[in-house]
Amino acid sequence: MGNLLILFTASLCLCLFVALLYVLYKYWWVPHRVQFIMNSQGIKGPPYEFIHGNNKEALQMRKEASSKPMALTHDIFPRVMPHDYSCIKKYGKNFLSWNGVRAQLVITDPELVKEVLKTSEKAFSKPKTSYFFKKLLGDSIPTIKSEKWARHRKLANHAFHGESLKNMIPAMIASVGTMLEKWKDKEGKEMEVFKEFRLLTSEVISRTAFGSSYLEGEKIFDMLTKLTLIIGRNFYKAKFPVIGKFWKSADEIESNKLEKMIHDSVMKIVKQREEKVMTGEVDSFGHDFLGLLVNAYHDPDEKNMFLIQDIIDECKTFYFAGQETTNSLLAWTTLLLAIYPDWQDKTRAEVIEVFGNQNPNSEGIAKLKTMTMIINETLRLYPPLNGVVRKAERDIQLGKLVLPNYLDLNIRFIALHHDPDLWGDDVHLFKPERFAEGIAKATNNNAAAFMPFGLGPRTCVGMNFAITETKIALSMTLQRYTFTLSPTYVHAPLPNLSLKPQHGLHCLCLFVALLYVLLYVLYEYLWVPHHLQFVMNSQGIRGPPYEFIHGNNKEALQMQKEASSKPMALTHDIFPRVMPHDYSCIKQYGNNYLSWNGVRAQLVITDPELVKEVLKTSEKAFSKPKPSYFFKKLLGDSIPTIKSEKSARHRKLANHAFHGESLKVNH
Ligand code: HEM
Repeated sequence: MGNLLILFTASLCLCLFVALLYVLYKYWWVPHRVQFIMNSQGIKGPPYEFIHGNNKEALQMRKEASSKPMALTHDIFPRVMPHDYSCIKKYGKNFLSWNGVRAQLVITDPELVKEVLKTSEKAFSKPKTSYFFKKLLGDSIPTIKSEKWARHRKLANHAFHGESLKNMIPAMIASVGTMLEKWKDKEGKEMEVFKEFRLLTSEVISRTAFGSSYLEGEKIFDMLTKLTLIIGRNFYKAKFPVIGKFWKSADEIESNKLEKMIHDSVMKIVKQREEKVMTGEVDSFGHDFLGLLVNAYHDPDEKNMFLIQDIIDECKTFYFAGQETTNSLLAWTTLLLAIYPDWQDKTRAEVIEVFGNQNPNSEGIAKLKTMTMIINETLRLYPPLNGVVRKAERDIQLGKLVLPNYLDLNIRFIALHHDPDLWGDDVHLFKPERFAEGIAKATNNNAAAFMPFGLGPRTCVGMNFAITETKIALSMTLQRYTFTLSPTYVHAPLPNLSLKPQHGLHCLCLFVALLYVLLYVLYEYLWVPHHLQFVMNSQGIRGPPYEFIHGNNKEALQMQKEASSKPMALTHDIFPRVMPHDYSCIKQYGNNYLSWNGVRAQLVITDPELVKEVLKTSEKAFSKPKPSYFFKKLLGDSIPTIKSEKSARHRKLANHAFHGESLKVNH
């Protein structure tokens, strides 16, 4: 048992030591190496801070920027990403930044952006999804790679393009119709359009992709929204690797719960679809996105078959991606039309010209030129996604740079969309006319200047869907209403971010404290006893071997129990019965031997010469040991336990009380 404990503790100690080395390697050596490699190629940036990277600084800047009210300007980059904005000003278009321990080459040079996004994913792939994003998207199109991605992407392309998209138009019109019907009660009143469009976009994706109403997917949307809030809160939080495996934050626990609940809710919708076929209510799984997924689940060809988890993850992703992004586009477009009534009038005139008072149709949607310009300018100024991330898969060349494979590549659309070098001095003005002759002309054929839906093979699969939905919603709304800006309008500050201390530092302190305790225990309970044992043994003093923590206590207790359990003859030979362990040790090891009361080494002395020497020598050499916990309770600091001058004083008093005249008087 003792050996097992030693082995266990030694292994634990070794593991902790390896973990410490790993942490130092990952959190100190690698970041400094990457920093050195990039700096030596002329890429500078704010210095790496242990564990936090630049997160604390970025969070603080964001908090400050978003706490101030904002004038009605479209120059939003310094407000939305103040840290990146100030780094570009200080270090240039491409700089090295740190999200915790993750090195990020932030790229806003259009040539490098194109090279990254258009190169095969074997060179610049999607990075591993962070803990919370994984809960949101699982293994779905935005996160998977290679052959699996190609298969899933093919299915999604089929569901959201061409004829399938055309077939979705009636459902989109019906959803907008429902929203406008409700607006009738609110005519003339002020309305929060972002909220209204949240319901609309949820309803549209539910109906078109999943053949259900918003109400059926309501729980899923609520849970996805909660997850996105958690992601926002944790965006700048560093995660400590070793401790993080064993200790979960409240947000991690909550996100696990949400993930499970979303899984169950989506599963229910999938099962309902399957049951309709099983019961003969319908004869196929359907041709919408969910139908194609369920079909793929039942595909007899293993190569094409989707697993149930694939379906769940794709559904989650499309519920999320199909709603949040288009919601943002619709809300910003409406706001801009309210700010610029001339453009609103022009767009309305176009809608009336194309559709009259009729509902939109696919041919007409393609003819809405002014509306397309408005949407593009909105996407330029207010891209629903600020950027995308890739990862250098290996040490690789990018332009003139050689990138180490630890590097994430952050491409900030928002910086490119607001770059005066690409758009001119009027970059921050709302000027839809830029797009009058199409995107290629507006961007001077520079694809990286405008890419709200991404670039290269990973471009947004829902782009046409989102644009069609936006055009239908705007057309039907403009046919009926005029938007004006609320007089109380100010740009709402971003949700306040709390500056909680980073978990990483707590974890490191905890880790160091644990290591310290472990080393202390090993020293006190392993090293010291064995060293003492060696010292005494080498002088001929033997004794029962020390057992980790217990010493000889278990053995001594056992012997005492056995001895006292037997009836005793009327003999005065009580030593073997009263102290059987000591008795047997003397027999085995001689008059003086080494014994262990737990971790306390005890030289048991029965050699009369040594006994005299110990007891007669000044207490400066052989003093009373510290009383044990329970003896301390019994005796406190009294004559048997105190020493030196205090002991002398107390003893004098007691002597006086129990000797000489006092003793006689008491008689
Ligand atoms: C205005 C609306 C939207 C914007 C601005 C937008 C933006 C983007 C961007 C920038 C990407 C590229 C990500 C990357 O390169 O890593 C992307 C990918 C994606 N989007 Fe959208 N999106 C929108 C609407 C939608 C909708 C409505 C859907 C679903 C119906 C959708 C589904 C996806 C999916 C599945 C991907 C991953 C594509 C892949 O990795 O192959 N998006 N989106």
